Amino acid sequence: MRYLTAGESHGPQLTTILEGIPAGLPLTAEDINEDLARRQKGHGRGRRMQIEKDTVEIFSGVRHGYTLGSPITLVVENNDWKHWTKIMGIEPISEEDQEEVKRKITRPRPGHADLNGAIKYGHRDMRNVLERSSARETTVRVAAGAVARKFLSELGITVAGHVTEIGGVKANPSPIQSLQVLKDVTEASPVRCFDKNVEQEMMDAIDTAKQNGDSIGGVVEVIVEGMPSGVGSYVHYDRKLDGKLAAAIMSINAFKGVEFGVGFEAARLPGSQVHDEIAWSKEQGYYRLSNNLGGFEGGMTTGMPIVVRGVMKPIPTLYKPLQSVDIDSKEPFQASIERSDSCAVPAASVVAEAVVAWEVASALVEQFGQDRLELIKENVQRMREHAAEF
Ligand SMILES: Cc1cc2nc3c(=O)[nH]c(=O)nc-3n(C[C@H](O)[C@H](O)[C@H](O)COP(=O)(O)O)c2cc1C
Ligand SMILES: C=C(O[C@@H]1CC(C(=O)O)=C[C@@H](OP(=O)(O)O)[C@H]1O)C(=O)O
Repeated sequence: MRYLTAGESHGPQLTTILEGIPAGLPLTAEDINEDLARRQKGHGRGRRMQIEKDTVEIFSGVRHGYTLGSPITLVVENNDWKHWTKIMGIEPISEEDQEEVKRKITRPRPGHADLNGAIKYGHRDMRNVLERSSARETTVRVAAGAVARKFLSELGITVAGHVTEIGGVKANPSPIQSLQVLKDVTEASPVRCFDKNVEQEMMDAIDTAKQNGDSIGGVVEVIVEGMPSGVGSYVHYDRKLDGKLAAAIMSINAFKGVEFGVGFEAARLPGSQVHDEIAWSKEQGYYRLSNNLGGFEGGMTTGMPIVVRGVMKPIPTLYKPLQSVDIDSKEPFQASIERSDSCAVPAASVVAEAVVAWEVASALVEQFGQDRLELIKENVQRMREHAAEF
Protein backbone atom coordinates (compact mmCIF):
# COMPACT_ATOMS: atom_id res chain seq x y z
CA MET A 1 0.00 0.00 0.00
CA ARG A 2 1.14 3.55 -0.57
CA TYR A 3 -0.25 7.05 -0.56
CA LEU A 4 0.63 10.49 -1.80
CA THR A 5 -0.50 13.78 -0.34
CA ALA A 6 -0.83 17.17 -2.03
CA GLY A 7 -1.76 20.67 -0.91
CA GLU A 8 -0.38 23.81 0.68
CA SER A 9 -1.10 24.86 4.25
CA HIS A 10 -3.03 27.96 3.11
CA GLY A 11 -4.20 26.60 -0.24
CA PRO A 12 -7.77 25.50 -0.92
CA GLN A 13 -7.45 21.88 0.23
CA LEU A 14 -5.33 18.88 1.14
CA THR A 15 -5.69 15.74 -0.91
CA THR A 16 -4.48 12.19 -0.48
CA ILE A 17 -4.73 9.25 -2.87
CA LEU A 18 -4.55 5.84 -1.21
CA GLU A 19 -3.41 2.93 -3.32
CA GLY A 20 -3.83 -0.71 -2.33
CA ILE A 21 -6.61 -0.62 0.25
CA PRO A 22 -8.33 -4.00 -0.29
CA ALA A 23 -11.87 -4.25 -1.63
CA GLY A 24 -14.80 -4.91 0.67
CA LEU A 25 -13.81 -2.71 3.63
CA PRO A 26 -16.80 -0.80 5.04
CA LEU A 27 -15.81 2.89 5.01
CA THR A 28 -17.64 6.18 5.57
CA ALA A 29 -16.48 9.77 6.01
CA GLU A 30 -17.51 9.54 9.68
CA ASP A 31 -14.88 6.82 10.26
CA ILE A 32 -12.24 9.36 9.18
CA ASN A 33 -13.77 12.53 10.66
CA GLU A 34 -13.48 11.18 14.18
CA ASP A 35 -9.69 10.98 13.86
CA LEU A 36 -9.46 14.38 12.14
CA ALA A 37 -11.26 15.92 15.11
CA ARG A 38 -8.95 14.15 17.58
CA ARG A 39 -5.89 15.62 15.79
CA GLN A 40 -7.23 19.15 16.19
CA LYS A 41 -7.53 18.96 19.98
CA GLY A 42 -4.91 19.37 22.67
CA HIS A 43 -3.69 22.11 24.97
CA GLY A 44 -1.12 24.39 23.33
CA ARG A 45 -2.54 24.68 19.83
CA GLY A 46 -2.61 28.09 18.12
CA ARG A 47 -5.44 30.14 16.59
CA ARG A 48 -5.50 28.19 13.33
CA MET A 49 -7.25 25.28 15.01
CA GLN A 50 -10.18 27.55 15.88
CA ILE A 51 -10.60 28.39 12.19
CA GLU A 52 -10.42 24.83 10.87
CA LYS A 53 -13.14 22.20 11.38
CA ASP A 54 -11.50 19.36 9.48
CA THR A 55 -13.86 16.99 7.71
CA VAL A 56 -13.18 14.69 4.77
CA GLU A 57 -14.88 14.16 1.46
CA ILE A 58 -14.41 10.81 -0.28
CA PHE A 59 -14.12 11.39 -4.04
CA SER A 60 -13.23 7.93 -5.33
CA GLY A 61 -12.68 4.30 -4.46
CA VAL A 62 -15.82 3.80 -2.34
CA ARG A 63 -19.36 2.85 -3.43
CA HIS A 64 -22.35 2.39 -1.15
CA GLY A 65 -20.08 2.41 1.89
CA TYR A 66 -17.54 -0.22 0.74
CA THR A 67 -14.05 0.13 -0.74
CA LEU A 68 -13.66 -1.04 -4.34
CA GLY A 69 -9.95 -1.90 -4.37
CA SER A 70 -9.39 1.12 -6.63
CA PRO A 71 -7.56 4.31 -5.53
CA ILE A 72 -9.33 6.20 -2.76
CA THR A 73 -9.22 10.00 -3.02
CA LEU A 74 -9.75 11.95 0.19
CA VAL A 75 -10.01 15.74 0.40
CA VAL A 76 -9.97 18.04 3.44
CA GLU A 77 -10.70 21.70 2.74
CA ASN A 78 -8.79 24.52 4.44
CA ASN A 79 -11.32 26.96 5.95
CA ASP A 80 -8.49 29.46 6.36
CA TRP A 81 -7.89 29.56 2.61
CA LYS A 82 -10.48 32.30 2.09
CA HIS A 83 -8.18 34.66 4.04
CA TRP A 84 -5.18 33.76 1.89
CA THR A 85 -6.42 33.75 -1.73
CA LYS A 86 -4.40 36.86 -2.64
CA ILE A 87 -1.21 35.82 -0.85
CA MET A 88 -1.44 32.33 -2.35
CA GLY A 89 -1.63 33.93 -5.80
CA ILE A 90 -4.84 32.26 -6.87
CA GLU A 91 -6.83 35.53 -7.28
CA PRO A 92 -5.67 38.43 -9.48
CA ILE A 93 -4.14 41.20 -7.33
CA SER A 94 -5.22 44.84 -7.54
CA GLU A 95 -2.61 47.63 -7.92
CA GLU A 96 -2.87 48.77 -4.29
CA ASP A 97 -2.55 45.20 -2.93
CA GLN A 98 0.61 44.48 -4.93
CA GLU A 99 3.16 45.54 -2.35
CA GLU A 100 1.54 43.88 0.68
CA VAL A 101 0.58 40.65 -1.05
CA LYS A 102 3.83 40.07 -2.87
CA ARG A 103 5.94 40.75 0.23
CA LYS A 104 8.48 37.97 0.36
CA ILE A 105 9.56 35.95 3.38
CA THR A 106 13.33 36.41 3.41
CA ARG A 107 14.16 35.65 7.06
CA PRO A 108 14.39 31.88 7.57
CA ARG A 109 13.13 30.49 10.87
CA PRO A 110 15.70 28.23 12.61
CA GLY A 111 14.33 24.70 12.98
CA HIS A 112 12.10 24.99 9.90
CA ALA A 113 12.63 23.82 6.31
CA ASP A 114 12.82 27.49 5.23
CA LEU A 115 16.51 28.00 4.43
CA ASN A 116 17.45 24.52 3.18
CA GLY A 117 14.27 24.34 1.10
CA ALA A 118 14.86 27.81 -0.39
CA ILE A 119 18.44 26.96 -1.37
CA LYS A 120 17.42 23.55 -2.74
CA TYR A 121 14.52 24.76 -4.93
CA GLY A 122 15.88 28.25 -5.61
CA HIS A 123 12.99 30.09 -3.95
CA ARG A 124 13.80 33.69 -2.95
CA ASP A 125 10.39 33.82 -1.18
CA MET A 126 10.41 31.22 1.56
CA ARG A 127 6.61 31.08 1.67
CA ASN A 128 7.08 28.73 -1.30
CA VAL A 129 8.78 26.35 1.12
CA LEU A 130 6.81 26.78 4.33
CA GLU A 131 3.43 26.29 2.68
CA ARG A 132 4.30 22.67 1.99
CA SER A 133 6.69 21.89 4.84
CA SER A 134 3.96 22.88 7.32
CA ALA A 135 2.47 20.15 9.47
CA ARG A 136 -0.94 21.08 8.08
CA GLU A 137 -0.16 18.15 5.77
CA THR A 138 -0.55 15.76 8.70
CA THR A 139 -4.32 16.28 8.36
CA VAL A 140 -4.51 13.96 5.37
CA ARG A 141 -1.92 11.60 6.80
CA VAL A 142 -4.36 11.14 9.69
CA ALA A 143 -7.16 10.57 7.15
CA ALA A 144 -5.05 7.85 5.49
CA GLY A 145 -4.29 6.35 8.91
CA ALA A 146 -7.99 6.30 9.79
CA VAL A 147 -8.68 4.12 6.74
CA ALA A 148 -5.83 1.81 7.74
CA ARG A 149 -7.15 1.66 11.28
CA LYS A 150 -10.63 0.70 10.01
CA PHE A 151 -8.99 -2.14 8.08
CA LEU A 152 -7.04 -3.24 11.18
CA SER A 153 -10.19 -3.26 13.30
CA GLU A 154 -11.64 -5.86 10.90
CA LEU A 155 -8.69 -8.10 11.82
CA GLY A 156 -9.09 -7.51 15.57
CA ILE A 157 -6.05 -5.19 15.74
CA THR A 158 -6.19 -1.99 17.80
CA VAL A 159 -3.88 1.04 17.65
CA ALA A 160 -3.70 3.72 20.35
CA GLY A 161 -1.43 6.74 20.72
CA HIS A 162 -0.89 8.89 23.79
CA VAL A 163 1.50 11.37 25.38
CA THR A 164 4.04 10.21 27.96
CA GLU A 165 6.10 13.40 28.39
CA ILE A 166 5.80 17.14 27.75
CA GLY A 167 8.54 19.70 28.44
CA GLY A 168 10.31 17.37 30.89
CA VAL A 169 7.11 16.48 32.80
CA LYS A 170 6.89 12.68 32.65
CA ALA A 171 3.86 10.45 33.11
CA ASN A 172 4.38 7.61 35.57
CA PRO A 173 4.49 4.17 33.96
CA SER A 174 0.92 3.23 33.04
CA PRO A 175 -0.87 1.10 35.65
CA ILE A 176 -3.56 0.61 32.99
CA GLN A 177 -3.66 -2.94 31.64
CA SER A 178 -6.30 -2.64 28.93
CA LEU A 179 -5.70 -0.70 25.72
CA GLN A 180 -9.39 0.27 25.61
CA VAL A 181 -9.16 1.83 29.10
CA LEU A 182 -5.95 3.61 28.10
CA LYS A 183 -7.73 4.97 25.01
CA ASP A 184 -10.77 6.16 27.00
CA VAL A 185 -8.65 7.92 29.64
CA THR A 186 -6.36 9.49 27.05
CA GLU A 187 -9.20 10.79 24.86
CA ALA A 188 -10.66 12.64 27.85
CA SER A 189 -7.35 14.34 28.65
CA PRO A 190 -6.52 17.82 27.30
CA VAL A 191 -2.93 16.67 26.77
CA ARG A 192 -3.84 13.07 25.72
CA CYS A 193 -2.01 11.70 28.78
CA PHE A 194 -3.29 8.78 30.92
CA ASP A 195 -1.66 10.09 34.13
CA LYS A 196 -4.09 12.50 35.80
CA ASN A 197 -1.44 13.47 38.37
CA VAL A 198 0.84 15.11 35.83
CA GLU A 199 -1.76 16.36 33.33
CA GLN A 200 -2.07 19.77 35.00
CA GLU A 201 1.72 20.08 35.30
CA MET A 202 2.00 19.44 31.56
CA MET A 203 -0.56 22.15 30.80
CA ASP A 204 1.24 24.56 33.15
CA ALA A 205 4.52 23.84 31.37
CA ILE A 206 2.86 24.63 28.01
CA ASP A 207 1.32 27.86 29.37
CA THR A 208 4.63 28.99 30.87
CA ALA A 209 6.46 28.34 27.61
CA LYS A 210 3.80 30.31 25.74
CA GLN A 211 3.96 33.24 28.18
CA ASN A 212 7.71 33.34 27.69
CA GLY A 213 7.30 33.37 23.89
CA ASP A 214 8.84 29.89 23.87
CA SER A 215 7.76 26.36 22.94
CA ILE A 216 8.18 22.80 24.29
CA GLY A 217 8.30 19.27 22.91
CA GLY A 218 7.74 15.82 24.37
CA VAL A 219 7.34 12.10 23.83
CA VAL A 220 4.44 10.15 22.33
CA GLU A 221 3.84 6.42 22.51
CA VAL A 222 1.84 4.20 20.15
CA ILE A 223 0.70 0.71 21.11
CA VAL A 224 -0.63 -1.90 18.66
CA GLU A 225 -2.47 -4.89 20.08
CA GLY A 226 -3.64 -8.05 18.33
CA MET A 227 -0.88 -8.45 15.73
CA PRO A 228 -0.16 -12.00 14.61
CA SER A 229 3.48 -13.03 15.05
CA GLY A 230 5.83 -13.13 12.08
CA VAL A 231 4.74 -9.93 10.30
CA GLY A 232 7.72 -8.26 8.62
CA SER A 233 10.85 -10.25 7.80
CA TYR A 234 14.47 -10.73 8.82
CA VAL A 235 15.57 -11.76 5.32
CA HIS A 236 16.21 -8.30 3.92
CA TYR A 237 16.85 -4.87 5.45
CA ASP A 238 13.91 -3.20 3.76
CA ARG A 239 11.42 -5.83 4.89
CA LYS A 240 11.99 -5.25 8.63
CA LEU A 241 8.72 -3.87 9.97
CA ASP A 242 10.34 -2.11 12.95
CA GLY A 243 12.55 -0.26 10.45
CA LYS A 244 9.50 0.85 8.48
CA LEU A 245 7.76 2.04 11.64
CA ALA A 246 10.84 3.99 12.70
CA ALA A 247 10.91 5.72 9.30
CA ALA A 248 7.18 6.49 9.55
CA ILE A 249 7.57 8.13 12.98
CA MET A 250 10.64 10.07 11.84
CA SER A 251 8.69 11.38 8.84
CA ILE A 252 6.30 13.32 11.11
CA ASN A 253 7.21 17.01 11.28
CA ALA A 254 9.45 17.82 14.25
CA PHE A 255 10.22 14.20 15.25
CA LYS A 256 13.86 13.61 16.16
CA GLY A 257 14.06 10.09 17.58
CA VAL A 258 12.34 6.71 17.87
CA GLU A 259 12.56 3.80 20.32
CA PHE A 260 10.83 0.43 20.80
CA GLY A 261 10.04 -1.11 24.19
CA VAL A 262 12.77 -0.21 26.69
CA GLY A 263 14.46 1.60 23.78
CA PHE A 264 17.54 3.67 24.65
CA GLU A 265 17.43 2.27 28.20
CA ALA A 266 18.67 -1.02 26.66
CA ALA A 267 22.11 0.59 26.44
CA ARG A 268 22.25 0.64 30.26
CA LEU A 269 20.65 -2.73 31.12
CA PRO A 270 22.18 -6.25 31.14
CA GLY A 271 20.81 -8.75 28.62
CA SER A 272 19.02 -10.69 31.36
CA GLN A 273 16.81 -7.62 31.93
CA VAL A 274 16.17 -6.88 28.28
CA HIS A 275 15.39 -10.09 26.36
CA ASP A 276 11.87 -11.41 26.73
CA GLU A 277 11.74 -15.01 27.92
CA ILE A 278 9.57 -17.39 25.92
CA ALA A 279 6.71 -19.47 27.31
CA TRP A 280 3.92 -21.66 25.87
CA SER A 281 0.41 -22.52 27.06
CA LYS A 282 -2.44 -24.42 25.40
CA GLU A 283 -4.68 -21.32 25.47
CA GLN A 284 -2.17 -18.74 24.25
CA GLY A 285 0.40 -20.77 22.29
CA TYR A 286 3.83 -19.08 22.48
CA TYR A 287 4.09 -15.85 24.44
CA ARG A 288 6.77 -13.74 26.17
CA LEU A 289 7.10 -13.25 29.92
CA SER A 290 7.84 -9.56 29.34
CA ASN A 291 7.74 -7.14 26.39
CA ASN A 292 10.97 -5.18 26.78
CA LEU A 293 11.67 -5.33 23.06
CA GLY A 294 8.36 -3.67 22.20
CA GLY A 295 6.92 -6.50 20.10
CA PHE A 296 9.82 -7.06 17.67
CA GLU A 297 12.59 -9.60 17.17
CA GLY A 298 14.43 -9.85 13.86
CA GLY A 299 12.29 -7.18 12.21
CA MET A 300 9.18 -9.35 12.78
CA THR A 301 6.31 -9.08 15.23
CA THR A 302 6.48 -11.41 18.22
CA GLY A 303 2.71 -11.31 18.78
CA MET A 304 3.22 -9.17 21.90
CA PRO A 305 1.95 -5.56 21.66
CA ILE A 306 4.04 -3.25 19.49
CA VAL A 307 5.26 -0.39 21.69
CA VAL A 308 6.95 2.46 19.80
CA ARG A 309 7.80 5.94 21.08
CA GLY A 310 8.85 9.09 19.26
CA VAL A 311 10.38 12.33 20.53
CA MET A 312 9.08 15.66 19.22
CA LYS A 313 11.33 18.70 19.40
CA PRO A 314 9.91 22.03 20.62
CA ILE A 315 7.92 23.91 17.95
CA PRO A 316 10.46 26.03 16.01
CA THR A 317 8.43 29.22 15.50
CA LEU A 318 8.94 31.29 18.63
CA TYR A 319 7.22 34.54 19.54
CA LYS A 320 10.60 35.40 21.04
CA PRO A 321 12.30 34.80 17.69
CA LEU A 322 15.77 33.36 17.29
CA GLN A 323 18.55 34.97 15.35
CA SER A 324 18.57 34.51 11.61
CA VAL A 325 19.97 36.12 8.47
CA ASP A 326 17.96 37.96 5.81
CA ILE A 327 18.68 36.14 2.54
CA ASP A 328 18.44 39.37 0.50
CA SER A 329 20.52 41.76 2.62
CA LYS A 330 22.61 39.05 4.37
CA GLU A 331 22.17 41.18 7.53
CA PRO A 332 21.46 39.43 10.88
CA PHE A 333 17.77 39.66 11.78
CA GLN A 334 15.22 38.11 14.11
CA ALA A 335 13.48 35.21 12.31
CA SER A 336 10.04 35.80 10.81
CA ILE A 337 7.10 35.11 13.11
CA GLU A 338 4.20 33.12 11.72
CA ARG A 339 1.11 32.40 13.83
CA SER A 340 2.02 29.22 15.68
CA ASP A 341 1.28 26.44 18.15
CA SER A 342 3.31 26.53 21.37
CA CYS A 343 3.04 22.74 21.83
CA ALA A 344 1.60 20.19 19.41
CA VAL A 345 2.68 16.99 21.17
CA PRO A 346 -0.94 15.88 21.90
CA ALA A 347 -1.88 16.37 18.22
CA ALA A 348 1.30 14.60 17.15
CA SER A 349 0.30 11.52 19.16
CA VAL A 350 -2.73 11.20 16.88
CA VAL A 351 -0.49 11.62 13.81
CA ALA A 352 1.90 8.97 15.19
CA GLU A 353 -1.04 6.61 15.67
CA ALA A 354 -2.06 7.18 12.04
CA VAL A 355 1.37 6.57 10.49
CA VAL A 356 1.86 3.43 12.60
CA ALA A 357 -1.60 2.14 11.61
CA TRP A 358 -0.74 2.69 7.94
CA GLU A 359 2.60 0.81 8.10
CA VAL A 360 1.14 -2.09 10.04
CA ALA A 361 -1.85 -2.37 7.67
CA SER A 362 0.46 -2.15 4.69
CA ALA A 363 2.66 -4.99 6.04
CA LEU A 364 -0.40 -7.19 6.61
CA VAL A 365 -1.77 -6.55 3.12
CA GLU A 366 1.64 -7.33 1.61
CA GLN A 367 1.96 -10.56 3.54
CA PHE A 368 -1.59 -11.91 3.55
CA GLY A 369 -3.07 -10.95 0.19
CA GLN A 370 -3.82 -7.69 -1.50
CA ASP A 371 -7.22 -7.69 -3.12
CA ARG A 372 -10.08 -8.69 -0.86
CA LEU A 373 -10.66 -8.05 2.82
CA GLU A 374 -12.31 -11.47 3.28
CA LEU A 375 -9.28 -13.27 1.81
CA ILE A 376 -6.90 -11.36 4.08
CA LYS A 377 -9.06 -12.17 7.11
CA GLU A 378 -8.92 -15.88 6.28
CA ASN A 379 -5.15 -15.79 5.74
CA VAL A 380 -4.49 -13.92 8.99
CA GLN A 381 -6.67 -16.42 10.85
CA ARG A 382 -4.72 -19.29 9.25
CA MET A 383 -1.42 -17.67 10.34
CA ARG A 384 -2.71 -17.34 13.90
CA GLU A 385 -3.71 -21.02 13.92
CA HIS A 386 -0.36 -22.04 12.43
CA ALA A 387 1.51 -20.14 15.16
CA ALA A 388 -0.69 -21.66 17.90
CA GLU A 389 -0.14 -25.20 16.61
CA PHE A 390 3.55 -24.81 15.80
C1 LIG B 1 0.79 18.53 14.58
C2 LIG B 1 1.96 19.44 14.39
C3 LIG B 1 1.76 20.82 14.48
C4 LIG B 1 2.83 21.69 14.29
N1 LIG B 1 2.62 23.03 14.44
C5 LIG B 1 3.65 23.88 14.28
C6 LIG B 1 3.44 25.30 14.44
O1 LIG B 1 2.35 25.76 14.72
N2 LIG B 1 4.53 26.09 14.30
C7 LIG B 1 5.76 25.62 14.00
O2 LIG B 1 6.70 26.38 13.88
N3 LIG B 1 5.97 24.29 13.81
C8 LIG B 1 4.95 23.42 13.94
N4 LIG B 1 5.18 22.08 13.78
C9 LIG B 1 6.54 21.59 13.46
C10 LIG B 1 7.04 21.98 12.08
O3 LIG B 1 6.11 21.63 11.07
C11 LIG B 1 8.39 21.31 11.77
O4 LIG B 1 9.26 21.46 12.84
C12 LIG B 1 9.02 21.91 10.52
O5 LIG B 1 8.20 21.62 9.39
C13 LIG B 1 10.45 21.43 10.23
O6 LIG B 1 10.51 20.05 10.08
P1 LIG B 1 11.42 19.13 11.05
O7 LIG B 1 11.19 19.66 12.43
O8 LIG B 1 10.84 17.75 10.88
O9 LIG B 1 12.83 19.24 10.64
C14 LIG B 1 4.12 21.18 13.98
C15 LIG B 1 4.30 19.79 13.89
C16 LIG B 1 3.24 18.92 14.09
C17 LIG B 1 3.47 17.44 13.98
C1 LIG C 1 -2.49 24.06 10.34
C2 LIG C 1 -1.99 23.18 11.16
O1 LIG C 1 -0.81 23.31 11.84
C3 LIG C 1 0.04 24.34 11.46
C4 LIG C 1 1.40 23.74 11.40
C5 LIG C 1 2.44 24.77 11.26
C6 LIG C 1 3.79 24.32 10.87
O2 LIG C 1 4.66 25.19 10.62
O3 LIG C 1 4.03 23.11 10.81
C7 LIG C 1 2.19 26.11 11.50
C8 LIG C 1 0.86 26.61 11.87
O4 LIG C 1 0.21 27.08 10.70
P1 LIG C 1 -0.52 28.49 10.64
O5 LIG C 1 0.58 29.48 10.48
O6 LIG C 1 -1.42 28.46 9.44
O7 LIG C 1 -1.27 28.65 11.90
C9 LIG C 1 -0.01 25.49 12.45
O8 LIG C 1 -1.31 25.95 12.64
C10 LIG C 1 -2.67 21.91 11.44
O9 LIG C 1 -2.13 21.15 12.25
O10 LIG C 1 -3.75 21.64 10.88
